[in-house]
Amino acid sequence: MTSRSCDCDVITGPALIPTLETEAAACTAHRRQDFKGPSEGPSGNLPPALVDTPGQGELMPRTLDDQITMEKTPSYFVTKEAPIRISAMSMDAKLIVVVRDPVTRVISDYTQTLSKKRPDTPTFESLTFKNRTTGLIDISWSAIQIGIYAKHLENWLQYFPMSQILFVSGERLITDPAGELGRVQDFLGLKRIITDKHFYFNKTKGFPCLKKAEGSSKPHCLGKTKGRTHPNIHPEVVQRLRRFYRPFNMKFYQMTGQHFGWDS
Ligand SMILES: Nc1ncnc2c1ncn2[C@@H]1O[C@H](COP(=O)(O)OS(=O)(=O)O)[C@@H](OP(=O)(O)O)[C@H]1O
Repeated sequence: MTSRSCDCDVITGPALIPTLETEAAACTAHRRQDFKGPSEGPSGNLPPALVDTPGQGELMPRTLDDQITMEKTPSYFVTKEAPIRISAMSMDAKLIVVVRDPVTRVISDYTQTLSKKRPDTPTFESLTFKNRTTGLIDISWSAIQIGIYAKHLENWLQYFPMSQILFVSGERLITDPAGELGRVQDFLGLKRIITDKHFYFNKTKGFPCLKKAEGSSKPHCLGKTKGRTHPNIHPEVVQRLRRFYRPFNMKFYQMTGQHFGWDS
């Protein structure tokens, strides 16, 4: 990795970047990587926090003392070797993870698969169940595994204290974006610059949008690939998934000290 003098690196997911860019003075660099996991990433395409050999991928940029470098790779949270490598890069890095109801998450994940329009895409049910009759969930399906947040967090807590990790609610990011961004700004030690007045709710899109994007006078809403309509999943299947995730959610609430309201 490149050597850096900054003690305020932020490793996060994509949902927060456009809003944090509003605080341009604080944020110097960001990049989006579509890295899915070490076995899937072609060499030369590794995200910065997983690079240990020069030339293997992009390096984190140099950063001044009063700057924050953000790096966003959705798969870090669920990648086994990410915490050890990121802590080797910087033990002071702050980590921000956006989490949503794991049942909605798995359906959203499947929606993304459907959008690729492959003719041989299996049904949601056939991917979900190992045995449809007994209702045994197939935990080898990565979309199911990703939502077991407590398990992933255990891995991170071996290398980072909870005080360096912020969990942002994906649901509240929609209903109260300024509130969630307030928590993010506090966590990063930034002044609360982003407030309610920066957002408006776009009813067609079903998401809040930024009134003005960074460096532009135009509003910024989520792109076409976000907020896709989810397919209808049989309520019985949804119920089974709810039962499956419940104990993991409870453990996650306990570990984070936050109740995300997915089981109420
Ligand atoms: N700002 C904000 N607030 C609330 N929700 C958001 C936000 N940004 C992204 N999303 C939702 O996250 C889902 C996956 O989005 P991404 O494609 O950005 O994530 S990823 O890069 O694939 O990890 C995707 O879910 P679906 O709507 O189910 O497709 C996005 O809508």
